[in-house]
Amino acid sequence: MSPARIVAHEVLGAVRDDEAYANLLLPNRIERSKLSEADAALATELTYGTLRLSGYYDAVIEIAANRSVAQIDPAVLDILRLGAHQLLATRVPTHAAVHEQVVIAHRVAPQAAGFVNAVLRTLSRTDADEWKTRVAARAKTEDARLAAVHSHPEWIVRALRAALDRDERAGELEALLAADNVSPRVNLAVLPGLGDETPADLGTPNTYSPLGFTAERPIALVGAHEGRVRVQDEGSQLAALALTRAKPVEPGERWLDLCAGPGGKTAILATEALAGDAVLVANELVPARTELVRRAIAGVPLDVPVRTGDGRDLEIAALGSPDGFDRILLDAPCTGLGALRRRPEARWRKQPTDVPALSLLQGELVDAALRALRPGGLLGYVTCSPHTAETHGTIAAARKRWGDRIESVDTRAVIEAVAEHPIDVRGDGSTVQLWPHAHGTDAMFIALLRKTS
Ligand SMILES: C[S@@+](CC[C@H](N)C(=O)[O-])C[C@H]1O[C@@H](n2cnc3c(N)ncnc32)[C@H](O)[C@@H]1O
Repeated sequence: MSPARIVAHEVLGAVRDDEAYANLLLPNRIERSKLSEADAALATELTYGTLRLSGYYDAVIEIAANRSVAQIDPAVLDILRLGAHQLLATRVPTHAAVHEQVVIAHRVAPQAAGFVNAVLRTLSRTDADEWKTRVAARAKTEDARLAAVHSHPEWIVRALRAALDRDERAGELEALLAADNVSPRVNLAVLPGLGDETPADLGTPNTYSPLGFTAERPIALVGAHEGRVRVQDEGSQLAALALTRAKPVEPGERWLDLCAGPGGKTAILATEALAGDAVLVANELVPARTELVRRAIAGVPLDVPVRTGDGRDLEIAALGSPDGFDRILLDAPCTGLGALRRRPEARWRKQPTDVPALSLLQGELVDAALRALRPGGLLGYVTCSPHTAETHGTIAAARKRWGDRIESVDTRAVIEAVAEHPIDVRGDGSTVQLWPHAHGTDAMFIALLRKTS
């Protein structure tokens, strides 16, 4: 019995039935089952790969089983999906993939073991390219084809297409969808000013972020550098630096991180505030996440009050800034459609109906942030979603409400100045959209706004 496959199957079940997050549950199960390093790697590949590609595997299974997946018991379907992943996307030998999944079927659904054996054998008789062709042939529209072959819900395909079109990147949709299906390398940031190490001293520097790098043993490095080195996407680093480096910092400036949890960007703001003699306050709605913010900045020798509360009900006097803040980061709650490669089950859990409620919340948070800014102050509006309702839509609506009391800052020029190498950013420059397939980052959206009066 393969312990890695059992762990993967259990995690798939918990993701399905208990709304568990694979990236939180899997490490815990790996530890509890005392998996070897090799088995841990296999369990991770099987869990993440199967979750990401389950839409595609379901199409393959429907053809191979000649029945709708809705007619297959969910626990059995997970066994088949795990088998499909091994057969179509890994180097696991065919006999081992089929045999091990049948063993799991005997354990969790003995009545279905023959069915699992038959479906996986059928599946194994056709190669991966031919399966792609067969699945594509079933689709009635281009969006349905892209959704099936690249394993994304169709509404997300449409949203990403619209976002790419808006960013002058029509024609890049397949590349983006494919990038969402690849596990990102663990990316690190070294907090500036806390030690002498540079990214080049510690690993391979990122292309754009002056703080970012990759390394052979990233987690060991994080442990060895006591808070100075963290795991952080390069796009998130750029988003934080866009606000702190948009113009020189005047000593005594007051900064606010409005939606700070879990605190990755707060840590960068804190070190930049320390270097520029600015003051930083952080706010987060969810108490448990407030605690994560406190932990994230524990290694930075700056006193950063962290408030728990709704960012829409700010009392700026109570936050120590009766005249308002000079810079506010609004890293807004969003659908996260820009980080799908990182959260394997997220694409299946999000619903198109989530978008209107989030854009409403984003608009209310933008208004609260603008009210809390002093005239001349800067707002950095950031999402890890490229959905146009959450990006350009939110900004355009704020412009309507605020008229000439706000103006755009040339965000592209700021990002170009921050980036270590030339960066291909499209659009009119007032906003920046990063992309996994083009920049190797999450699809972060960044808009800098100045409050004029
Ligand atoms: C995208 S995350 C921020 C990520 C963070 N900046 C970082 O880099 O680690 C958005 C955060 O906003 C919080 N949030 C949601 N609604 C909020 C509200 N009304 N006021 C303040 N924070 C809120 C969420 O709990 C979440 O922690």
